[in-house]
Amino acid sequence: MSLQDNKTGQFSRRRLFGAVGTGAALVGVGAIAGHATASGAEVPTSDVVEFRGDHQAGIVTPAQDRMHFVAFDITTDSREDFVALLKKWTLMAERLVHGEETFDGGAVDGGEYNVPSDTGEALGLTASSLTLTIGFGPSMFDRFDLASKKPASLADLQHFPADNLDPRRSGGDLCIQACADDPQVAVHAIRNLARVGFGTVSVKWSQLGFGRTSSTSTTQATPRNLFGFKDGTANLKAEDPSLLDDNVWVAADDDQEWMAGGSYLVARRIRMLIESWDRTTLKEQERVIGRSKGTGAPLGQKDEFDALDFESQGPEGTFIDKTAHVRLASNENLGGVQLLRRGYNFTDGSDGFGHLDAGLFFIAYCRDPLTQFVPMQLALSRKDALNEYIQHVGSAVFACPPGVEESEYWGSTLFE
Ligand SMILES: C=CC1=C(C)c2cc3[nH]c(cc4nc(cc5[nH]c(cc1n2)c(C)c5CCC(=O)O)C(CCC(=O)O)=C4C)c(C)c3C=C
Ligand SMILES: [Fe+2]
Repeated sequence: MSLQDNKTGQFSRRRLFGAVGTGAALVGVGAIAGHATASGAEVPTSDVVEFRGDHQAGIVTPAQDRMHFVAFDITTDSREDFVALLKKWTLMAERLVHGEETFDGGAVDGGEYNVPSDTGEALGLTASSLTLTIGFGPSMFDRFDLASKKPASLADLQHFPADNLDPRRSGGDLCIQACADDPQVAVHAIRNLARVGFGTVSVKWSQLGFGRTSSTSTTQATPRNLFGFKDGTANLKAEDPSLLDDNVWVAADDDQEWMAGGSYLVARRIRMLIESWDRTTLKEQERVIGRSKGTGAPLGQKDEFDALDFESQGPEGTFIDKTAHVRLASNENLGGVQLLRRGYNFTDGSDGFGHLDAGLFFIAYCRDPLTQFVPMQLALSRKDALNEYIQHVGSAVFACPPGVEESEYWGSTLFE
């Protein structure tokens, strides 16, 4: 599926814009330019990212500005109940990404003596490029007779040097990543999916993110992370499908056939020691990263997208330090290993000691975490100059099944 195929028209929640049918009926309607609101205001076009396709949206589709990520534990022993929830979630997700309420009737039209079937805080908001992406954790395969379907690549991540993981922010039987250009749209989606999951799943942990920390398309400007550096310059991009086939999408003969067209999601909550960083000189900050803070260019080069040169000598040795982050994470250092980064900044107030609880919610998608994320993180955790300023405090890995075709549901290639 091309980027273009993922973008359809502007849809808005029924309450505001009048009668709109079910999600299924909306598929393929295409761009409806300049939809008018009840108040007569024009709303922007093309903020629907199509839900169905070969791959799940929210992986190589352009990274939105906001994220709400949730990990669930399964609380039922009934495979039937769990599959019923996946089917219900799929219908809801398709409606939500089209800017509709979760169910017909929704927040206020379901009868005053009934509990509303939508919580209502997204009434009047547009689809906002919402994407919803599901993933299954290693522990899910201990249930429902799924052991033989567990991919070899889906194992709990090993302990890395200097990890300080909080079990309350790690793992999970399954996850949903919601990304949107409006935070309320992302939160509304997760809230309603969690609400209908009551009795079948329960929230284990969740994370809000603001400000994407990578680009997944060459059409996007490179954003900055909370250390003030451009982040995502050398990321894999949607415009290079052969690199995505090599590094992001699982192939049919990789391991488990049900994962063909899917990908593995690695999530790491990385605390950034903002106060220490903010007392560090610009020269040291640039040495640590290996790029110029202003332009994003590799040290020793002029422009952001100039190639990294690890050999050229500056006045104090190689321009790019031997322990610089970009040197250690580069595919040249790792025998060609690459992955797709899709993380977000976070700030969760302060930690009780006067420090911001802030950082990077790192999300990577890859074809095999064991041969891509693990060697990369091992190289970084052993030597990266950045380690003085960061700490990994949460960790999880999930298998994201392929996209859903018509009449399929999230995970149907696994459960059918
Ligand atoms: C295991 C993978 C990675 C983790 C964890 C990680 C954390 C992390 N990164 C930054 C800031 C930057 N990273 C940059 C580049 C970069 N980072 C990774 C991987 C991880 N980063 C890769 C593969 C790359 C690209 C390397 C290359 O080939 O050039 C950059 C430079 C800009 C860019 O190319 O994106 C910055 C800045 C922080 C702050 C952080 C943890 C908090
Ligand atoms: Fe990085």
